[in-house]
Amino acid sequence: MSFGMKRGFLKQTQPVQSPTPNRKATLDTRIQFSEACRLYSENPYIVVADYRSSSPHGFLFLPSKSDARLVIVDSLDNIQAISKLPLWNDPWPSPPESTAFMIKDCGPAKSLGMFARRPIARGDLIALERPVYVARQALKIHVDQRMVFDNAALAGLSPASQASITSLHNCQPEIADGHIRGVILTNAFPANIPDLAEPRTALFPTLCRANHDCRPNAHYSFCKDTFTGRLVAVRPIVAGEEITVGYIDVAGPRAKRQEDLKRYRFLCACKTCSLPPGLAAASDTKRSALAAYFASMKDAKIPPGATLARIKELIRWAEEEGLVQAASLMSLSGLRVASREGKSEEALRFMVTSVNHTRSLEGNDSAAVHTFASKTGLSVAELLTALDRESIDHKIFGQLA
Ligand SMILES: C[S@@+](CC[C@H](N)C(=O)[O-])C[C@H]1O[C@@H](n2cnc3c(N)ncnc32)[C@H](O)[C@@H]1O
Repeated sequence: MSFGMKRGFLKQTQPVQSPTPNRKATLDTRIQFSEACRLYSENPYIVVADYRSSSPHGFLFLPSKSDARLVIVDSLDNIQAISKLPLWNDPWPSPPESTAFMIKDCGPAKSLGMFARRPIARGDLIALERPVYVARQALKIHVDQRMVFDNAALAGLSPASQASITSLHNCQPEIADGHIRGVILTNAFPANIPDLAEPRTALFPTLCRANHDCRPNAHYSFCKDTFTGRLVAVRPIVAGEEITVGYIDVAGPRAKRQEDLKRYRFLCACKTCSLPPGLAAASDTKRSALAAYFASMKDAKIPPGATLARIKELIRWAEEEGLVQAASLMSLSGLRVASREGKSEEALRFMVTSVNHTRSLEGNDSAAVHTFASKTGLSVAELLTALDRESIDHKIFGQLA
């Protein structure tokens, strides 16, 4: 069997019937059942783990080679949709071997972390990596069954891929017999695929080493076209600086952030969380105002009563707090309100701010930046220079309107 299997890697095989198809099966019986249900995937690198909510057990489709690199845990119909993505025709991306970062120990509190080896510019891609494990977040399955199922699915991976997962940090070591569940709870990043409604999570051997900061200097996103996680610098990072991401919604006051971080079992002591009382209160005021604005946006619509003056203030606050994603959303709000009010000069200003934020989040090499460049008739390098100047050049940016 070769990797030449282009589309629909899943064989149209009938699931093997359980010798004991009993919903009340014991844990041991369930393991035996999983073992009995091993089928084969035609893609030599992918373990497909189909969990049907209507069945008490999952089915594993194991690849024909011993170097399986990715487990997809999902329902059969979703797996079939994923299997139709054209990306499987391309060679498997190499693990990130970057001159930009290194993984090193950063003390007993944080354990390992990712650090810049050299200065990294805003919008630069720091790392791109294909996950080892992708799963639908909500499977209608009891937590014990889920653990058994995840363990059985991961056992189908190559030893190297298994080791890349089991060596990840586990912040919940009390889950003794379910190490993998602790690893997933500690490390899972979102891996949303726009065509499939439900959220998904992914484990990455390298990206999962990035620690949290409430003013993160990098942005993680999942690219469904390449089925890879991307880490992009949202502002310039100096050599030796730790590269961090936001695990939670960081546009909120400290107490809320600390509450949301509890599931990762650490008390955040980043610079923002360690501000002296006066500055901490000012930071909380700005972040609470941003959170309130987002909470009152329904279906990405402008909250009632939003004014350009307030939007500009919130963009300034988001930028002061280093919250690029929040600033980006606010710029889009500004663009909509200015357009609605027929204020074309203001709209253009918001658009340039928004393009600049998009470039910081998605990367200088992203599809969005290429699209902006082609619309303006500039090369990507020329567009980035124009954006760096932050001057509103009508000849350039007017084309985007
Ligand atoms: C995704 S892992 C990050 C990499 C991890 N430090 C390692 O050694 O592999 C998440 C875990 O790292 C630790 N961590 C992440 N950010 C932290 C921070 N700002 N302060 C303390 N611990 C942190 C927590 O134990 C958390 O559960």
